[in-house]
Amino acid sequence: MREVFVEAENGSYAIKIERGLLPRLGAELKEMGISRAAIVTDETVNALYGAAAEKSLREAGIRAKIIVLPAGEHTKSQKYLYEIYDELAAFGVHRSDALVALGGGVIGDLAGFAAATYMRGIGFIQVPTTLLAQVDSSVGGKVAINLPYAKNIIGSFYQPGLVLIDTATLDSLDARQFAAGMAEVIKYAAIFDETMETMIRARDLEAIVCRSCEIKADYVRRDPFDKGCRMELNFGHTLGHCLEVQTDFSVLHGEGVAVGMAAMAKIGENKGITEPGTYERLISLLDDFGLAHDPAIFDRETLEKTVNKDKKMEKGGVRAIFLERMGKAVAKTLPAAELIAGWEELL
Ligand SMILES: NC(=O)c1ccc[n+]([C@@H]2O[C@H](COP(=O)([O-])OP(=O)(O)OC[C@H]3O[C@@H](n4cnc5c(N)ncnc54)[C@H](O)[C@@H]3O)[C@@H](O)[C@H]2O)c1
Ligand SMILES: O=C(O)C(=O)C[C@@H](O)[C@H](O)[C@H](O)COP(=O)(O)O
Ligand SMILES: [Zn+2]
Repeated sequence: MREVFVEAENGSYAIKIERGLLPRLGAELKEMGISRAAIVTDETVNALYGAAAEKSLREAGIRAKIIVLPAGEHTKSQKYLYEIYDELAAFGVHRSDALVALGGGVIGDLAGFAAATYMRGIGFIQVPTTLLAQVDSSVGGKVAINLPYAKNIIGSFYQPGLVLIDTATLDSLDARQFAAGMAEVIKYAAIFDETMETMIRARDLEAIVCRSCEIKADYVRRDPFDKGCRMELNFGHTLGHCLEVQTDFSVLHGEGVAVGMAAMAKIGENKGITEPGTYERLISLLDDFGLAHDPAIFDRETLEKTVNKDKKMEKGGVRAIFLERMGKAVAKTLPAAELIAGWEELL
């Protein structure tokens, strides 16, 4: 088993990574002193792994209940948040009990926000089953729901007590979801560690998941509340979130991030911030996974609205994440209009 530790001022915990780890979930929770747990999952993941997760808890003597929600980004909403609260109340959950998020980033973000707010905080365990969730969303404690016009706009920072990653769950992931997860992996190569390119090209999944968790853990340790360097993890997201909203979430999060990263790399080169050649290197990686990156896809009006609602907005403009070169991010504050003008130059 590989283990990565997250040591942050708002919570420290282990990320345990191993193929075939899911059946150990119950034993891990028992060791943590948990005797009652509600599993939140979606319909697709429930059909694949719900029974195994529930069995593992019951075999460890933990009272378990499974809450099954529809799959997809629209579930990260007020409606399903309140459905979780009602189910937790009916199951008699208390602060010493736990909520287990079994699924992708949608379930992790939603269930995490429910765990952060129910009784002002109950136990929270992440069991991510998509590549995106294993390399990014299950780590770091950003939990949230969306409004139809803004991503992650209602949320909190709430670290899990444990992240349990069974890489065998990736076997059932379809090619589109796999590619969307790879977008966040390519992000780590772009902002922090260009040497990841080798493991990405080789599709060495265990290495990819482990290195991604190490990088994310390091950012979270240095800046748990997203006030400084952690914003680099948002590379490509200002524009990516625009595309998700613009398409009513039919473009996946990772797909949006891919287009956003490519656009920011090109805008950066045009502005003299980014070393020439970086854009070509980045899109060659995106192309390897069939990730689209045509900047013409953005709708100007939605772009203006979403850039102005970005959580990185501050005095003087939006804190925009550029690349200095492959493997190194740099943040620059610029007026929203300047960022949009930079995008227009790409058309
Ligand atoms: N909190 C964070 O730090 C953070 C980081 C990145 C992304 N996110 C959020 O994560 C969300 C995207 O997460 P996602 O890409 O995992 O999407 P998702 O949770 O919607 O999962 C994608 C699809 O894959 C299915 N699925 C899940 N596991 C599967 C498996 N093992 N086999 C087959 N199908 C499976 C799901 O049912 C779903 O239909 C977005 O809302 C994004 O904003 C959060
Ligand atoms: O953990 C972070 O910090 C990130 O920014 C990771 C992103 O990949 C992720 O999509 C996150 O949910 C974005 O958060 P937001 O603050 O831009 O809503
Ligand atoms: Zn993201």
